[in-house]
Amino acid sequence: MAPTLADPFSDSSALTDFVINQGNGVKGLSEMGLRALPKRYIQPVEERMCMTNIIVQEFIPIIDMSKWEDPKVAKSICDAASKWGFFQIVNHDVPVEVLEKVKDATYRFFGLPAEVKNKYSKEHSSSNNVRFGTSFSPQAEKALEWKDYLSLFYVSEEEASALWPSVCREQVLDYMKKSEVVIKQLLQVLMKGLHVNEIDETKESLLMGSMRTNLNYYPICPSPELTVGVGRHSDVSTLTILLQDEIGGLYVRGNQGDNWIHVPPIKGSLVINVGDALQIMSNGRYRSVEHRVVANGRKNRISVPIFVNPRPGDMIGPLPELVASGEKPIYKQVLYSDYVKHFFRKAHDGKKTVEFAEL
Ligand SMILES: O=C(O)CCC(=O)C(=O)O
Ligand SMILES: [Fe+2]
Repeated sequence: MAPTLADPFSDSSALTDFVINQGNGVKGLSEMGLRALPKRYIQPVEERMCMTNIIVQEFIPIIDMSKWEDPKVAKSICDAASKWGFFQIVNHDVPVEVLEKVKDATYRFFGLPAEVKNKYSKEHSSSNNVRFGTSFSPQAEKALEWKDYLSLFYVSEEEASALWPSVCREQVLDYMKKSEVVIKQLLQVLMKGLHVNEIDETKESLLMGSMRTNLNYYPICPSPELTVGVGRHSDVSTLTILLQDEIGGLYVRGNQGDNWIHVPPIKGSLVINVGDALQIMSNGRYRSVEHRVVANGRKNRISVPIFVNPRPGDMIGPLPELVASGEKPIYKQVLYSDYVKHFFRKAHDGKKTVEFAEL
């Protein structure tokens, strides 16, 4: 049968070829003006966001970082990390121009022709540290996610100069560099909340020894209610620092049952969330909480998370200080790179990755 505009990709290999092999991504699909969502993006009903499950009375805390050393502020950070796993920060030290510039850079990168972006794909990239892709793990997923991304693992300025796309390199480096101050403040407060009062070099490296920045692009979707931007998952990081634009669409699992809380965009703010590595290292005191992004039928959306991680070669487990104080460990020691591999081997599946480290 001849392809139609309703579904020119009824043949799944034609879709894979266009979206993945040629580097058009979902942005390419979106810009074709498709009237129907290709089948491969149709999520099972239970993975779609059901609007009746959104709670509007609750919201994640908004924390003013200008007085981060004030014990009341410190307590609100630790409480938020335990109760919600998510909060937003305002009055942090990352200049608003730095945030605006990294958003502009994200649009510049995704505005490049497919064949240019495709130089950074898994097939063509000269390094695993630079990766342009689409969805989450297309080889492992039954249904795809409506998102394209560029993922940049930081090794050194020299490597970034040699390998990162020039349209966004400086802006991403600056965003990472300027975020370091607030990352250290947050980790200091969170460690103090566990009675770990000193972050020496070894501990600093364990908590924030590697960083990855993703540029996420969620283009306009023909049937947003049938698919997802990002499926339910928790991050594998220690902490994630997320810059989102003004569109909205990020939801966090609330404390009761299948309830979801919207994370409203606040200009100049950053969203902070606890990742699995910190849940494990804090022996469950701080929680990595499931979150998801809906697809949008009217607007393109971008976000720029920095994943603050242990180094791939680190062993992670409940911190020795917690175990020494008599606490019973609920997680074992695991090699961080094994943990991350386990995460990427499967489709997004809520909080299942953490079972890998359970005792
Ligand atoms: O785009 C967002 O708001 C969140 C993205 C996200 O959860 C992730 O990249 O891990
Ligand atoms: Fe996430």
